[in-house]
Amino acid sequence: MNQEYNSTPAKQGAWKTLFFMIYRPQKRVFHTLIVAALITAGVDASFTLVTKSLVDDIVANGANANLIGHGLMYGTLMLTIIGFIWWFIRLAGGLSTQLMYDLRKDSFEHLQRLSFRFFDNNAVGWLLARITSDTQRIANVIAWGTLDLFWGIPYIVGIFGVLLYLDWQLGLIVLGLFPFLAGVAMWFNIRILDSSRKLRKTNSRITAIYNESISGVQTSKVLVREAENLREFQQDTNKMYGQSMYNLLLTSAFFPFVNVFVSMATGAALWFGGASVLAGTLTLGTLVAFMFYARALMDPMLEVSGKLAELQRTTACVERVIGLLDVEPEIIDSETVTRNIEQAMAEAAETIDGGDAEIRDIEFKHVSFGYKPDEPVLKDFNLSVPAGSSVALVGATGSGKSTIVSLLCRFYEPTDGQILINGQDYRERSLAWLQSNLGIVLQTPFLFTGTIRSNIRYGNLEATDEQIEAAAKAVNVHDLIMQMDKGYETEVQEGGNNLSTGQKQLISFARAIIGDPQILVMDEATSSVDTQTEHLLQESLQTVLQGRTSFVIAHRLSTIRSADLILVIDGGELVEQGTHEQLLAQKGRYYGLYQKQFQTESEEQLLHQS
Ligand SMILES: Nc1ncnc2c1ncn2[C@@H]1O[C@H](COP(=O)(O)OP(=O)(O)OP(=O)(O)O)[C@@H](O)[C@H]1O
Repeated sequence: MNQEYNSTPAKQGAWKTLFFMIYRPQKRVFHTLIVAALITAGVDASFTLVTKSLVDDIVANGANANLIGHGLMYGTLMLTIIGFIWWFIRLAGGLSTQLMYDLRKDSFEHLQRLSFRFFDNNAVGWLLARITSDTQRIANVIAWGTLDLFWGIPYIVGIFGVLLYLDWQLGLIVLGLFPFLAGVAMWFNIRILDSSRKLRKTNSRITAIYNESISGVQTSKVLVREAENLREFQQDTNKMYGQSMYNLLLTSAFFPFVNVFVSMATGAALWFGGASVLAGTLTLGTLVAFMFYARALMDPMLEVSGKLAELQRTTACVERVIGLLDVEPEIIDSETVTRNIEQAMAEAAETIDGGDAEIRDIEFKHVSFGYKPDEPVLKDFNLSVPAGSSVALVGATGSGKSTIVSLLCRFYEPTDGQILINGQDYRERSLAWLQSNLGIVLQTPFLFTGTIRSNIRYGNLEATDEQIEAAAKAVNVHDLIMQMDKGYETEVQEGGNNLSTGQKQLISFARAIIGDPQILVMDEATSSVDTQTEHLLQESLQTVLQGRTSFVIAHRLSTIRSADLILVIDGGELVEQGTHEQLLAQKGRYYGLYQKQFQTESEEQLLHQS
């Protein structure tokens, strides 16, 4: 479904959906902003009428003209417009920030609920761009667009009306030029926006090349790719230069073009209006008003055409964000579970106090699964694991070991068959219940920015400092932490980059067991862990796995040998199962694997011991 979503072209009505989503909670701000924009447009347009009235007054009354009265009117208009401009900028700025916050929060919350399959099909960079730049652009366009359109359009219409009212013939001559101006402005705006978009795209590519070259500097050097990287980089920078020049050409040509039209309109007013003044059919004040208005039309025309072009160009962003918010999470609590709130609450309580929620047996019953519909990974997979057993999964790379534990963790659900926990299909219980009973350690563990203490606490937000230290001791990482400058208060950098993989794995091990999970899933780290850490991990595994049902994707002979049950997986099938001794005696697949893969390790161990 997500693949479809990724490739789905424009979704109809995305603007409408977005509008209703954001309009309701911000209704009052929108209305106030519109009123502020309308009043500003009215006040803006009135300045010229005061000028007209003053000129006519001076022509008619000479030295007796009411200068003070006109001055006061002008001052009042000036103060009003200053106040309103300040007010609407605050309103639009606030609205834009609020909309951006709301959209980002909604998208982020929604992303958190989506299933693994969605993330399989959508690149991280793509998702980040939706949550950051698309939402920012939408919020800006809506807030400032509302302001500009509700100021600009009434202003233009108002001026048109006033000019036609003052002298409809001259009005038609002057205004006749403006449709051309609007057309030209739209043409330029669309092209400027398109060229800016292309420029941004190239710029992102260049940033990605920088990023890849810096983070992959070692690999680049080893593969002697520096010259190739530089060539790619130069290609893109040359392209960017061309695009920048084109963008500059359009922007620089835009204003002179617009000015030509406006000057023509002013000239037409002067030419035809001047003749009428000389003929006595038009007052001097009206002529002045025409000339002012012709020039004053430029700003709103530019703003309105700019905003309309921007709205049109933002449609793709709106469709992407709405598309993202429309994706339904695949793995959610079943209707029966959600309907039965009491059951869900009781289950949540079970996980907190332990209660009688003991997880006993785990059973895979005729389970089939594939990441893609036409590429099955598991076919009619059957497995029965008694409570408290330690299970080691072994098999060639790509045989399906991780898939089995992902299904157990309900990251994915079987496409066929059932996974039973304590004899009950796990889909009949809440996700919260399963997750609170699961502890997971990945081969490449992820730590969050924050202290080591807070990272361990993620496994149980209620844990006391003593419990955190006890968990660290249980997995043999306490001493390692204490050797660090700030101990448990040591800051973990983004992604845990200041810690070794072994340290990260031990910390995430402590995080996994602090919630006292009844099922522990672990993907053993291999080459990235030094001998000392490996030893620490081994020791802790023995104690921590006791009394829990554990699934370890095992790479070390010691883990495999001590497991209660070894599962040999091949091509998504369980080809052998039993203890180390039983499987060796069978002289089957495991025996072969042992000979090829583990014999050396076994000899090394013996050598070590002697
Ligand atoms: N997210 C995914 N999307 C599509 N196919 C996947 C995905 N994850 C795994 N696969 C495919 O499923 C099959 C089983 O993969 P799995 O990761 O379960 O194997 P594994 O035994 O754990 O391998 P390894 O020991 O290398 O981790 C492989 O063919 C793999 O390409």
